[in-house]
Amino acid sequence: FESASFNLTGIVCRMTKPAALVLNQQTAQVIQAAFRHATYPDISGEKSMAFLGKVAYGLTNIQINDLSIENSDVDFKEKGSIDIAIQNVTASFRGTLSYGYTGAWFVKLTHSIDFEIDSSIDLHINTKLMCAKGRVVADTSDCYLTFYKLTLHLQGDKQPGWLKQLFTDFISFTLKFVLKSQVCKEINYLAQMLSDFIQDRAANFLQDGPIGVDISLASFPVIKANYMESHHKGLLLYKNYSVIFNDSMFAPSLLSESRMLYFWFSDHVLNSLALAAFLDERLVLMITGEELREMFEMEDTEAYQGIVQEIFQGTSYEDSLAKVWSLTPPQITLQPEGTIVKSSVAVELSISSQGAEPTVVLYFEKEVTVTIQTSYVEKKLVLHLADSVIEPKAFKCALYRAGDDRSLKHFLQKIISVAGIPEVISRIEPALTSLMNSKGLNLFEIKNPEIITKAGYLIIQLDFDFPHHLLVDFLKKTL
Ligand SMILES: CCc1cc(Oc2ccnc(N(Cc3cccc(OC(F)(F)C(F)F)c3)C[C@@H](O)C(F)(F)F)n2)ccc1Cl
Repeated sequence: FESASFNLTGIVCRMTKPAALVLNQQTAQVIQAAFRHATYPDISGEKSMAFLGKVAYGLTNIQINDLSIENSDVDFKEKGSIDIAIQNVTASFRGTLSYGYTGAWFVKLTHSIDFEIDSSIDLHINTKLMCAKGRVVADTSDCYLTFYKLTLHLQGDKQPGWLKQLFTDFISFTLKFVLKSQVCKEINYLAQMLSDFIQDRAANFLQDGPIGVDISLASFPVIKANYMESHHKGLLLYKNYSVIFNDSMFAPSLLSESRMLYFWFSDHVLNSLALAAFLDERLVLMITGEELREMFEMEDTEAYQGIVQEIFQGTSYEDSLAKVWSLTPPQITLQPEGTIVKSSVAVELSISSQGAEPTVVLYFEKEVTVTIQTSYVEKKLVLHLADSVIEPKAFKCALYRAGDDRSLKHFLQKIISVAGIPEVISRIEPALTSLMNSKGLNLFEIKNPEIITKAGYLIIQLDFDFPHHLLVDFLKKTL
């Protein structure tokens, strides 16, 4: 990884202990899936017994029959592991036990009977978060089972006593080994699928068409006593553009530990997304004549009706159309007051009378700087305009009036701040909300999300209820 001084972290995700406890409610489901999905290979062997000569035996067609899990605990260890303890897994297995004497006279007497094995097990999985190819990898190799009970029940009751003995002191040893290796292998497989699933969902979450965010890891995941966190590059993925920044100012102290989930974003990330939106020609807005009428007829613009009539040269609104677009990529800076977006914007008003070619009657450019406060209420993104500054730039007008007409300038200033900017914001809000909902955000039970802006970065902190669909999706996909 890059040396500590040159860290490339654009996004940090922190999951605290309370979040792990909520996710832990699903551990039982995942462990049950592991036991059920594991395959139990046949066990065979032979043992020379006193007086009986060699006895061969085999446990075949071992299936899990019944399974229950009492509870599980999760704990973050400073040494860097997530210790999951699952108490009192009671599992019963069924299968066929066949055994025979291969005595001196080579007569193979073989019997096979159905058996059932009752077990009660404690499971410990000390998961480490590793990093491989820039992705979080869950290493669950430190996985062990403690058997509190392992009893064999044989079909019928006319079985030789020595068989029980053989099972107790030998077969059970092999069985424990097989169960441990199969269950832990299955858990490792599920852990890997779960972390792949999360990364893929996360990458998809931060992707829209050709625009994406590289969430590969910028450094190893960190596990402390009360949280675990991942550091992601957050670099822009857009065609062959690469936006590099190297002065990320993340520090663990920037995030607290009271909420379940934290996402820290450097303003570089927002800036590069704004650049991509500009390059992808998304920062263009058409305003129809009808919408213009509403904007022009707002109470504050009453006084300018004369000018409005002149601009529209008496044609009706329907035949007019305004086009608003960014001339340069918006510059986004994050401050405690909010998200400050500075962009030079062009506005072109055209009129087409009686189906003739539209003619541009008005064109002007403005340097617009807005301060936006963002919130997420009732599964909708809300952008609140806290402040706006409008600096005139170019100006062209087809009217006979000279361009320096004071009242026209004043009118434009007014119409932009009273109606223009709110109109643009009222289009961006639903667009972003529907983008996030298309990624399934509205399916998450998010509680009291807070979006906090500070100098140079943004923090989203929230609590959540477990998104059941996520686990069901995951298990359906995986098993
Ligand atoms: C969408 C959230 C997000 C995930 C990122 O990528 C990863 C990759 C691997 N693990 C994580 N973790 C964070 C996280 C938190 C909550 C949900 C989540 O998954 C998902 F909701 F996105 C997906 F399931 F849909 C991922 C976990 C990592 O922080 C930890 F905790 F393991 F260290 N994030 C990077 C940025 C962003 Cl904004």
